[in-house]
Amino acid sequence: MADTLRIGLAGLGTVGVGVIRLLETNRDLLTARAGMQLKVTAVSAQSRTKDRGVDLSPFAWVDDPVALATRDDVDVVVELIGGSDGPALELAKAALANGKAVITANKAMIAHHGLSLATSAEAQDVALKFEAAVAGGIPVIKGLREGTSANQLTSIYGILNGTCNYILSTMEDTGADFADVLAEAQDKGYAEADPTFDIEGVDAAHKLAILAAIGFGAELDFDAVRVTGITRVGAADIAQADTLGFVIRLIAQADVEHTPGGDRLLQRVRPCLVSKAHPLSGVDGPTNAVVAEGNFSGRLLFQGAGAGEGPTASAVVADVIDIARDEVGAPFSIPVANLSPMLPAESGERTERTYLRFTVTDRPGVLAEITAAMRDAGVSIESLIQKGRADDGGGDVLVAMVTHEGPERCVRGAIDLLEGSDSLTAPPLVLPILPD
Ligand SMILES: NC(=O)C1=CN([C@@H]2O[C@H](COP(=O)(O)OP(=O)(O)OC[C@H]3O[C@@H](n4cnc5c(N)ncnc54)[C@H](OP(=O)(O)O)[C@@H]3O)[C@@H](O)[C@H]2O)C=CC1
Ligand SMILES: N[C@@H](CCO)C(=O)O
Repeated sequence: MADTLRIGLAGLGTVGVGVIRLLETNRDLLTARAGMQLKVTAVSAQSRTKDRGVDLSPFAWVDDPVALATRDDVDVVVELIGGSDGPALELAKAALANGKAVITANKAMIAHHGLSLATSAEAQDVALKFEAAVAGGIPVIKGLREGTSANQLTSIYGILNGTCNYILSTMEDTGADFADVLAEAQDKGYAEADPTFDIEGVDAAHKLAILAAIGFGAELDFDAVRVTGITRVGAADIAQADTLGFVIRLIAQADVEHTPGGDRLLQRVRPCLVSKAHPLSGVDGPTNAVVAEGNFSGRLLFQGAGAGEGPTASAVVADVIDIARDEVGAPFSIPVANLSPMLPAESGERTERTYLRFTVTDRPGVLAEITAAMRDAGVSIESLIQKGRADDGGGDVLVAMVTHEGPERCVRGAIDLLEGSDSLTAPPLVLPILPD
């Protein structure tokens, strides 16, 4: 066996620099654990001259990252550029085609192209590893591939986007504005290059689709994830939720439904009200948490830093150690050819409690109109709060309500009945309440 694993590193941003620092800081213990030295030999980024706070002089510089795939001094390619397509994908494909192992933190690329990349990796009998792509420093992919592999999982859910969690929990703690807190999350290196991926829920959807494939043995199906981001959650909703005993968190959830026609998969990312008694309510800042329910293990909770330089580098280098130890395995736990195609499940008959917020004109009869729509659609109201009556009357007010548990289709029916009503001055906000 070689005494050195030679790494070609593409991308020297938040995570790439973290990998260089970790390899340097923990060098001796990594050598002991990997059974060989882990050494970066060549690097690539856009700017050769940018000061990155680390010494790049020991490494060969490569202008075109795809060239790392064919270098003789590279055994494993670590892709930390980002983006579902473009140079990241070209590099991953070329490296696998050349029989080199690939490690990536790129959930967008894995969510869109994971099955074809895994097929190439399996054909070449080389590793494709992406622990850092989901939940930053939490070893949740390892947890599902290895730790829960003896179980039939019924549900996987949790907080998968550090930026959204940082925004929601900071707004809750400080009352700060959405835009200011997003800028802070960007400064701290949590957000994606395009932060709309974070706040619109797309990043969490990428991660959920990956976890569902690994946890349920399902063919990865990112397009089937139903996604709602956090951009419509306002300070007033956070305050109302607090009054009612809840916090608001962006929850990604995947469940398998066993039907006579075969298993179906429901994958959703939605802001939810989470009871202050629920373990996920205490997950603050860029922390992520994933709950997996197994038929023998019961409920498991994985929690830790979901973004940032150190935690993400930790997950990337753990994958490097696995490769040094020759722990390859199928990227999605079972070979791609054996993953089950699962149709998307319907959600209409599923029951849940719901929080609804209406922004309405302050005039007689408006509340009666809303409650009549609820009655006609078969929605039972548990509690109702009206806030912010304008001093002179006639302005907008917020009406917030929580429903009793009932079918999702009934709430949708009530919203449809109110469609076009001139009493509503903004589209209603509908947030499910996460069951305990
Ligand atoms: N930041 C985080 O907390 C986490 C990030 N990830 C994922 O890790 C990956 C990297 O993220 P992050 O480090 O934050 O991203 P950054 O934007 O900080 O870094 C991206 C790096 O890629 C380089 N790059 C961009 N385009 C090219 C190109 N065409 N050719 C060569 N290099 C290029 C950039 O070069 P230059 O610096 O010269 O501009 C930069 O060094 C992404 O897939 C992201 O989703 C996953 C988990 C957590
Ligand atoms: N932008 C991502 C980085 C970690 O994947 C997040 O905020 O969670």
